[in-house]
Amino acid sequence: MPTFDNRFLRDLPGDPDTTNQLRQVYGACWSRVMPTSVSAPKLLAYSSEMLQALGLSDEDINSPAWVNALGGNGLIPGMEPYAMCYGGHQFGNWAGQLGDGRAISLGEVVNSQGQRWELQLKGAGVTPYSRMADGRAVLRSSVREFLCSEAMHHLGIPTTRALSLVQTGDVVIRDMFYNGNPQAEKGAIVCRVSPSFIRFGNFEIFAMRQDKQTLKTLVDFTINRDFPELADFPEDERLAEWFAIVCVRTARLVAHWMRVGFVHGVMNTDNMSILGLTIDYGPYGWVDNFDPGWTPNTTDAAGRRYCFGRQPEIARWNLERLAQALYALKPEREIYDEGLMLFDQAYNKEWGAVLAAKFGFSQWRDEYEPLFTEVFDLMTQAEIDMTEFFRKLALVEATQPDLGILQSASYSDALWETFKPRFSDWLKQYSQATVADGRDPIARKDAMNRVNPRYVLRNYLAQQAIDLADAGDNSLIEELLEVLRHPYDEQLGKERFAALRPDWAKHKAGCSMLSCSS
Ligand SMILES: Nc1ncnc2c1ncn2[C@@H]1O[C@H](COP(=O)(O)OP(=O)(O)OP(=O)(O)O)[C@@H](O)[C@H]1O
Ligand SMILES: [Mg+2]
Repeated sequence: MPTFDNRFLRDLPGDPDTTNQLRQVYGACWSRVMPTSVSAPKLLAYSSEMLQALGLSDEDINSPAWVNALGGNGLIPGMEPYAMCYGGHQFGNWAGQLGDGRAISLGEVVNSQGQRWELQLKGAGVTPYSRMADGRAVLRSSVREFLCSEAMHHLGIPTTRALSLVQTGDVVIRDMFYNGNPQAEKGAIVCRVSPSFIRFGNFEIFAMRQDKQTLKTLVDFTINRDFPELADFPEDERLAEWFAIVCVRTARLVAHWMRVGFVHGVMNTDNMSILGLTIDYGPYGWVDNFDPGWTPNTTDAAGRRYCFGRQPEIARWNLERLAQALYALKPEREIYDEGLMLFDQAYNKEWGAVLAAKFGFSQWRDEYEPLFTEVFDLMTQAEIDMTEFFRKLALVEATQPDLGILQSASYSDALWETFKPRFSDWLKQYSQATVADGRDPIARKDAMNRVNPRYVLRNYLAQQAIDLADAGDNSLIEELLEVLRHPYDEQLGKERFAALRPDWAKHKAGCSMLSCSS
């Protein structure tokens, strides 16, 4: 049995009210709340890596006690469920108190290596923070969260993890596109796992309410528990150093997203992890044809605030909101300006390194910049699949460049023909630069294939897994989980999972359009 050590609950002020009623919660970081029980919890899938990290066996997780706990029907000794109080800026505006409206933390497991893993159910019923909603999650969004959490981890991208996917046996009513067509869908619960689920919004809420004391307590707690590297830092420099670390981690996170073509979709400050992890797999998506303006989130279709190309800028905007919240504790502008400058520097450095690596160069050189600008413009206009393009680019022999190799990344023969002359010029210049870089061709190809994934959770693949799961067949969830364990390796017989988005998926709900309704 895992050992629980529930520090968030123990060390931080809590809500004295233990009823499960909607309310504004003041001066407290959490409210106790029990998951609402479900009719028939059934374990659909789980991550063996997380199982191991938590010191659990296959037998444990399949036992009635664990299946019940992961479905919200019971507790394992040591679990003390609670919902967190947080606020957030949504689509650029302060939204007030939000909080875990359907997430319920069960407690913090400390494993045999001393690692701390908080377990949190998503979709486990209403909490004091549920506002107008039902506290539940549907199967489609839970499959997406479960698979993508683990896929991101295997891509080497900081993320919250997923232990399990449980079907509840109950239905959930959702109007998927908010167009007056509510449907009954299957309910599900993901058990997420993370060293910490603290978000920017956890700090913002206390700053906005001018509750400096709780803000200070939460900051000290976060630094103590989640940033042990700051333990020996002089007291009066800790806040500045901590903010700087958060800025740099956030910059690295977003550079990774841009590297693999991941679009978060709802980068509200309540969806920004203080640890720089990807959190909240809602209407996220993977770029198929390269397009900086693309967003999977239909709710954001008009403004495109959270589109692919704007993610770095939005991350910085969110850090500014965090700075604003921390200002109350240390009203010295310079420390926040310094942190934000470090964000810019870290992002530029990371992104430069990412670009050089994606294109197979041994290092960043300023002279490459026009090459990158030109090809991204071409990829956008000619509708070129991002993932396929970079895998095929690795096959181009710089001494004998063959444009034909890249054609498999094209979505449109007509556009390919139109842009062929420009692509051809580009490839010549790129090949010359590659030759000049002087890298060994095999080393170049291997290095490219370590940063350019072959397999990502393409939107249509996730949708196929969902459609099957909805019909009671979990085989594709299992198969995707397995393929996405080794996203950079060619896997014999698994080519279909690297295939470009088929035509049928171009405008299908769930494949190219997702809403926040989940
Ligand atoms: N079905 C629901 N019932 C209750 N609250 C909800 C529901 N869906 C979203 N919320 C709440 O609305 C706010 C914003 O929602 P958002 O879509 O960012 O989060 P989420 O998908 O529920 O979860 P998380 O950020 O924990 O992954 C959060 O406070 C969230 O808890
Ligand atoms: Mg959220």
